Amino acid sequence: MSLSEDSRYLKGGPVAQRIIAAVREDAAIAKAEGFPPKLISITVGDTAAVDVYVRNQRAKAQLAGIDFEERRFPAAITAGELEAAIHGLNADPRVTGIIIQRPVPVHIPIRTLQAAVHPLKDVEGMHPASIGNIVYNQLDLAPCTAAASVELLKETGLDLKGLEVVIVGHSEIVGKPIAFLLMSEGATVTVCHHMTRSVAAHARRADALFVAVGKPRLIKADMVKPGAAVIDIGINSEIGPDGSSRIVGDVDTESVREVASWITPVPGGVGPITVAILLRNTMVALSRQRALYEATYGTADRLAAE
Ligand SMILES: Nc1nc(=O)c2c([nH]1)NC[C@@H]1CN(c3ccc(C(=O)N[C@@H](CCC(=O)O)C(=O)O)cc3)C=[N+]21
Repeated sequence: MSLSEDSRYLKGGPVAQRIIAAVREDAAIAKAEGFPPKLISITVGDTAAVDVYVRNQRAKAQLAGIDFEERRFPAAITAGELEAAIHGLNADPRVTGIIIQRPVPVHIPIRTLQAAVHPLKDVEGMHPASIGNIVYNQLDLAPCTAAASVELLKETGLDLKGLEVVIVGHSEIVGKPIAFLLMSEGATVTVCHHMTRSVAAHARRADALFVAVGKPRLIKADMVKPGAAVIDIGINSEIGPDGSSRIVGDVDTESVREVASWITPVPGGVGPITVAILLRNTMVALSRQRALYEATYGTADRLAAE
């Protein structure tokens, strides 16, 4: 059996397709009702690190029937100018969602930008108010990569209640939100990070192991409990033996697949679902905006105004 056909491989493609098909239906209805969804991507400075992500966003948005527009800003822009641009997008009724691609240049405080996005347009779920909702178990608009990782775990059919989960990496955009999402689902969650004394000792206890640190092959077979599900969120660019560059995750897939019951490939695992969730979040944002709009003006008034 070839590696890619191995049933242990938890692939993201089918899950992403399912989500995108549902988004496509939603988007068509919204459009027919006069609310076409539109997603704006903001990149600042050197975009090499996000090019793949943005390219996939554009392609999948088109597939789903969501308008997609890229705004590229030069690295020399000030935080104030960017905030002003974001406020303009907040005020534009044609714009449904805004995603600020990371990283941004060091002189731009990313948190200030995220807080500038109106919570109703925050399709990444990174505004403090959005993150707060996760703590309150309101999970329908969560940070995309975190939500995608949890979707993949659910594909295993494992019962999340009481599941021993270990997350390696505590970033605000991935590790921390995964911890909150899984706590809401009833899992017992341990979060490891760069000050953890023995990542291996924790990892070996996990029924489900999430890894998001950006270190190729950090997780080896002897750090994984036999039968565990391993969700690899790392995206690292590596020069292969033949000199060509390729993407690898944070897990030593070849050895870990011998002990794990499920393992997510990179590429082809979490990545495609991340894009699908971003589009789904755009539809969630749109429905919240519509609810507010209709509560304020009423449907009839809107139609009359057109
Ligand atoms: N604000 C922000 N949020 C992010 O979530 C974020 C970000 N900034 N900056 C960059 C990283 C990276 N990232 C990826 C998501 C999907 C793929 C993806 O679709 N990957 C395909 C690759 C397919 C191909 O190579 O074409 C796969 O894994 O199969 C890649 C990378 C999100 N990130």
